[in-house]
Amino acid sequence: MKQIIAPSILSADFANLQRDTEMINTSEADWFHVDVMDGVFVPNISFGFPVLKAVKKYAKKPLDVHLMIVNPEKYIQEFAKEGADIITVHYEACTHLHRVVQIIKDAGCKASVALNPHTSVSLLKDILVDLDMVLIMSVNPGFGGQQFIPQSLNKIVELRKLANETNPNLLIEVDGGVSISNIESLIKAGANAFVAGNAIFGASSPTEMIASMKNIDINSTQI
Ligand SMILES: O=C(CO)[C@H](O)[C@H](O)COP(=O)(O)O
Repeated sequence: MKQIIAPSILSADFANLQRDTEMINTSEADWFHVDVMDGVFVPNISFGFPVLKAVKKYAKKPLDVHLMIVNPEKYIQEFAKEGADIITVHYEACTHLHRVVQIIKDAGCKASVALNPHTSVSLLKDILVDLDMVLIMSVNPGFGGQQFIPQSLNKIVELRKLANETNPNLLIEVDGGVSISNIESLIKAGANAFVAGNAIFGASSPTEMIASMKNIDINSTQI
């Protein structure tokens, strides 16, 4: 299976959101990545239900909704109702993570958990079997355009090993500082889904950048 590419609409032009949504529709991208920030869990506020609803109206691909918010369980049903297909909550924001994961599944969405750069993947061992995806934050969450934290690579390797034991179909998504220069090493480490904001929306041709990321074949490159 080729890697999943999820352009982050946080880096889109909000004054031309319909245009950027159509760009993603016609590109080789697989999902829309939608970053919801509350100004409490992260030091930034992005957008909420009205923007999600607007994107859903035109999006022809699944919406991968990343909740960087406290008390995510309060809003999961509403996000599902407004069109989320995959919902990611943060390990660091959930006291009763197992319960929150069940709420996501009961709402009809794929369930995913994100780990901040300082959070060990080993903490997910007992819940991995219940998850569709784990999102490895490779920057501190809150802003697009930051530099990839190199230690994230070891976390991907460790998580893939752990997943092979209990949930071999687990998707491992990487978010933050992903670009055409590091995606190959991330695939080799075991990740198979990639969020990219700046690398795509800052490219001279976003569709060509998406195609380049999508079509990297690690078997045809020298190790
Ligand atoms: O979750 C995020 C920020 O918290 C963004 O999705 C992420 O940073 C993507 O942006 P970029 O590819 O420009 O780093």
